[in-house]
Amino acid sequence: MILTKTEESRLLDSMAMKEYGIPEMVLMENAGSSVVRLTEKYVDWDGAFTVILCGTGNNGGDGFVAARYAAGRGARVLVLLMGNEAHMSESSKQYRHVIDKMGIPVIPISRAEEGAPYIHDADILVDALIGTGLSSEVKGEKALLITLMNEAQGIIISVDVPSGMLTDTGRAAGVVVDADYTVALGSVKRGHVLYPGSSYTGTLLYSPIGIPDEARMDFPVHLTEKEDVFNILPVRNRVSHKGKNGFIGIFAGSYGMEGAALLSGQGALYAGGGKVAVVTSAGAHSALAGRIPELMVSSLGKGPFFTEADSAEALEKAKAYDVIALGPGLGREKETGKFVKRLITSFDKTMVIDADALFAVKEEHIALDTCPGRLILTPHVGEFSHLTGLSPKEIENGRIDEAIRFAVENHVVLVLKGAPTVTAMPDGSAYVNTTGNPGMATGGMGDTLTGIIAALAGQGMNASGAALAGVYLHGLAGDMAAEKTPVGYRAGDLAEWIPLARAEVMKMGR
Ligand SMILES: NC(=O)C1=CN([C@@H]2O[C@H](COP(=O)(O)OP(=O)(O)OC[C@H]3O[C@@H](n4cnc5c(N)ncnc54)[C@H](O)[C@@H]3O)[C@@H](O)[C@H]2O)[C@@H](O)CC1
Ligand SMILES: [K+]
Repeated sequence: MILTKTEESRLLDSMAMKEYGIPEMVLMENAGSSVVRLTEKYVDWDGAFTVILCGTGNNGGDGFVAARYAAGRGARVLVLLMGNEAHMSESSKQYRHVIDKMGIPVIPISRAEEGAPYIHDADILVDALIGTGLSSEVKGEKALLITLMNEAQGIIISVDVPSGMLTDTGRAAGVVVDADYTVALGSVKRGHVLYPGSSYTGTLLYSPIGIPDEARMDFPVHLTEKEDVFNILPVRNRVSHKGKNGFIGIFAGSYGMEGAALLSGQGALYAGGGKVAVVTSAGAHSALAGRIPELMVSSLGKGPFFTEADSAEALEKAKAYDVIALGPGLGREKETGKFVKRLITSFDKTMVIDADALFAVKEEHIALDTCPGRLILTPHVGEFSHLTGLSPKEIENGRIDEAIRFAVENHVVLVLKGAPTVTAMPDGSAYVNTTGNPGMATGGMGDTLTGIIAALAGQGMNASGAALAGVYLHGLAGDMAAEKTPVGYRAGDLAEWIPLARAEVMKMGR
């Protein structure tokens, strides 16, 4: 499913009208009706005292249509209209006329206080004040109206976007409606899934409002859905053997940081890697060997961490691997950085670069775009900040665009971890992931993800597919783990849920 910026959602609407010839009133009819239809599963409209707050833009027009459908479901409907009615579009005016004819009361208000008693008593509040037409910070009476809604007890359903939310970033333009449900119209907007917009949005529902899917073909940013992952996950046939599912080499761990290597190894095993080998430094070997029977563990060199001198042997070993993962627990010694540089600039298959290897990418000035392999980088915000020189705040303000920019400039797949994780491709497209939960904000989760992505690449998925599917499965496994224990499950616990997450996705094929 596409994820749009404000200008893209406007483009989509105008394409629907101009190129496909769908009249604005038809879109508005579909929009307003779907607000009621899609929430029916969660909200009992029958008999509910429903206050619909309309602005004078087309968002308000959707509200007039919703009023009619809510009344049709047995709701006792009242519309509060704020703003200069002369500014309403012809479509909005027409639909206002319809509800007038139906006898649904419409009370024009200029001050929030006039609406207060109704808002206070409402069972359901439909927020149709401001949609994608938000122009500046919300102040004055409209801000007060929003505050009244947020303080009231009724269920809040926002039409298209919670009024006051910036659709591109999910941030509040001053005051914002704190919705229980939001029905996204025509497309899901970036702000619906970015933080803090996802919390203003509440439960996100989506209506295509009759705009044909063909019109959505060329938009670059997507929300990862189960179906996307199902479509690309390899199906294992009956005659499969371990040699067909990838030989994964994980270069990880150093003395004192052995756990990271084990967690990556576990991630790769549970994600179905055919053979998984952990290659670590001599100093870490004894702590790793034999810990997980399915994991082959070997070491390079003699020291506590990898040095440049170990790189020739590493590359020799790597010839046997279909995919390598590099980084977890390596440490940040200068010498280790040189080792990392040798590997990244020489290995010519798929490579997942994480953690301390990302640090080395910057410190050793590795020119990613000239490397022979297909590179997948998996930084969290701190690591991405170090890589790019952008501040964490700058990254959070433009997580999707910054991820895309980096992927395109460096010809890599970039997995920018966080809430939400963004997987950006070298062709300028990106997938935003919404599986996962705050219980995953613990040490070792990233190491597991690295192993998962490497294992999926080993099973024949291309770099982009392995990354976006790995991120989705990792989050889904976390969600499954969190069902019993919302906080306190470990990366190793999550790993055990990966096969079940994969099975959950594959159920789509039944
Ligand atoms: N053809 C279309 O463009 C369609 C649009 N639709 C709806 O129309 C919406 C977009 O409509 P519009 O572009 O008319 O704009 P909106 O209705 O989203 O917003 C404009 C209204 O909000 C007020 N407003 C904007 N910024 C404000 C601020 N900072 N403080 C206080 N008031 C503010 C304006 O005065 C105006 O009344 C979408 O979100 C969607 O709900 C749907 O009806 C489907 C079709
Ligand atoms: K709204």
